[in-house]
Amino acid sequence: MTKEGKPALTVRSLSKSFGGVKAIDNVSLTLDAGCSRVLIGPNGAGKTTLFNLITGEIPMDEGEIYLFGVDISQAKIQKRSELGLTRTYQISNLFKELTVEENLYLSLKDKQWNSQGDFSSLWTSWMKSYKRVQRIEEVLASVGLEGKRQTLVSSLAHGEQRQLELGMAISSNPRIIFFDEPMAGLSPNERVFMGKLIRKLAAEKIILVIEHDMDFALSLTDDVTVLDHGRVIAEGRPEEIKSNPEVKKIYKLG
Ligand SMILES: Nc1ncnc2c1ncn2[C@@H]1O[C@H](COP(=O)(O)OP(=O)(O)OP(=O)(O)O)[C@@H](O)[C@H]1O
Repeated sequence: MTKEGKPALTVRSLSKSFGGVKAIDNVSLTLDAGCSRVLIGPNGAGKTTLFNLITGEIPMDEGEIYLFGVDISQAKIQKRSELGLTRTYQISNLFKELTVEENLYLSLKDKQWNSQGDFSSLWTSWMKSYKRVQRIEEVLASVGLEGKRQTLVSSLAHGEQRQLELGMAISSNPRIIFFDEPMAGLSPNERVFMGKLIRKLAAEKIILVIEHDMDFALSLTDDVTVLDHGRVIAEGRPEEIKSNPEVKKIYKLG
């Protein structure tokens, strides 16, 4: 529960079809404050669709979604992010020909960015700019990219690009972060580093992670949800999930 006494996220009886395919079928899910969760399931199970529905990138057919007690079922993406929800993507959303700093700068949203020209607004604008630079430095340090401020994103290693994506996701100081396959395409060393970053974040924020690597997924949190064919087929602690007959069948576990 949050300070307000409400779960951080409540999803109730959510459904979404694409043509004849029921991608999400009557899914319910709760995320309490301080409790992160991992979402696993085979290809096409509906994991990314569930993320897209909660973040508001696609409209739901049926169901209800509450963020910190606020009904966001029909809310725009912007409203959901103002309430503290952010996400990373499977496919990179970085501007490769810009520097690390420029990418972060763009991710720090500020609607009052343009100054009106008088002294007080120039001062306000300067202060905002100063704070933004400070924030950029904090974020770079927290994702292990100190010293890379001026580097072009195209010159970063793949793992560093994923670290930057994580930095962009946390730059606005969100309360809930969704990670869509954060380990995809990383080398063994990069995986170790990313694992540490995500575990550290899980101690500070509420996180929901889609992950294909079963061992890593189950090492991340104590709460696991398994999706298959758009439905929740199992929910519980890692050891319960590993011994669940349906999960064992899907993952061909001995
Ligand atoms: N925009 C779309 N149009 C049509 N069908 C879609 C669309 N998005 C997803 N689907 C279908 O919905 C189902 C769930 O897809 P989704 O991408 O959510 O699964 P997933 O669990 O994230 O899979 P993966 O692990 O491969 O990323 C699949 O059958 C997929 O083909």
